[in-house]
Amino acid sequence: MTDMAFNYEVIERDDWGALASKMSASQSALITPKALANIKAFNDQISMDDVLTIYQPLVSYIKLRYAQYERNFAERQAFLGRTDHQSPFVVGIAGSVAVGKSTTARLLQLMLQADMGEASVALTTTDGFLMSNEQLKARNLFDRKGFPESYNMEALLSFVNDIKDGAAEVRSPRYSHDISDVLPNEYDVFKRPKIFIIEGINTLQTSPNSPVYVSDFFDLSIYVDAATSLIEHWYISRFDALREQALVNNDPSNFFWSWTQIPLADAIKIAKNVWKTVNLPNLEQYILPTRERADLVLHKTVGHVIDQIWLRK
Ligand SMILES: Nc1ncnc2c1ncn2[C@@H]1O[C@H](COP(=O)(O)OP(=O)(O)OP(=O)(O)O)[C@@H](O)[C@H]1O
Ligand SMILES: CC(C)(CO)[C@@H](O)C(=O)NCCC(=O)O
Repeated sequence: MTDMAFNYEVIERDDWGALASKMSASQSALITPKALANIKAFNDQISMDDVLTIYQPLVSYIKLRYAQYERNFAERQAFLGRTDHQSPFVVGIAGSVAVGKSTTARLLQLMLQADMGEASVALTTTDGFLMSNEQLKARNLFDRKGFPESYNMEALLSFVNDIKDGAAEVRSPRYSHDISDVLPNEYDVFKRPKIFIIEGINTLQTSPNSPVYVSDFFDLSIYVDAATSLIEHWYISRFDALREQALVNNDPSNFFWSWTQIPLADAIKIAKNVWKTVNLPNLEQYILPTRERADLVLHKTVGHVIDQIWLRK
């Protein structure tokens, strides 16, 4: 038992993986050849062993929680004598910059879509609720990008409130890692999916001027966790890969283009400094302290391999 896992049941990888074989066909998550092909096309670094051992039982667990949610909703409607639409089942995913939140979220979306249909499972990130680089600079907050004060929390809270309100249509502002900024006047539009996944570093954080938290709107919350030294390594590897891609694409409008104009060693040195002065303090001061609020923790080790699942008791 890990010392830090207070109030959690810690399930080791092999025990979690063994759950898949014990499930009935209706409980188990469907992994079609098409879903596998989609996963590989999305990120060929993902280990298929993790897909089967970790993600298949995880998707089954989400399906189970969703079925409970549906029953609960129907009973409540019957009690109140109402026939409104069921609002989406909201899954929040939190964790450090570069720990793999968006990869996990996209994987869960692809696997749930294979089971429930494409339109049923939506995904968005809270990155779009960051203030634009221009707004951050005007407020002298550019070096605090990703910290709580760099987000428009009011807009994020209003967005999750609209989802839970069962709004016929909601939209979230888009963020581009290519330009490292919010895309002005660009939105993703969602029309009442059954499951809504929201990933972001701040999904389990409190909001300074609001009595409610974003996580009050979650039906299930997941924290992606790993040792800090590993996350730094993943951050630098991703930086290196994105710099390489900008070089190959020869695209000066790409945010990473400027890093191709200086020697690799110098670029890596700067990225390490951004990690040390921005993302690491953010992790230690504001993100990691929210871990214990999650219903489920995916604990990763070397190579993104998930070695433990922590389930809230
Ligand atoms: N399961 C995995 N297997 C292999 N590589 C992975 C896995 N998950 C994430 N990665 C890699 O780790 C890096 C960080 O992942 P990702 O971009 O998903 O992180 P993130 O937490 O969403 O980051 P940010 O908060 O900055 O958006 C990427 O290079 C990604 O390809
Ligand atoms: C957009 C966020 C805040 C979160 O995904 C992050 O990727 C980021 O840009 N952090 C700021 C420091 C940096 O450039 O890494």
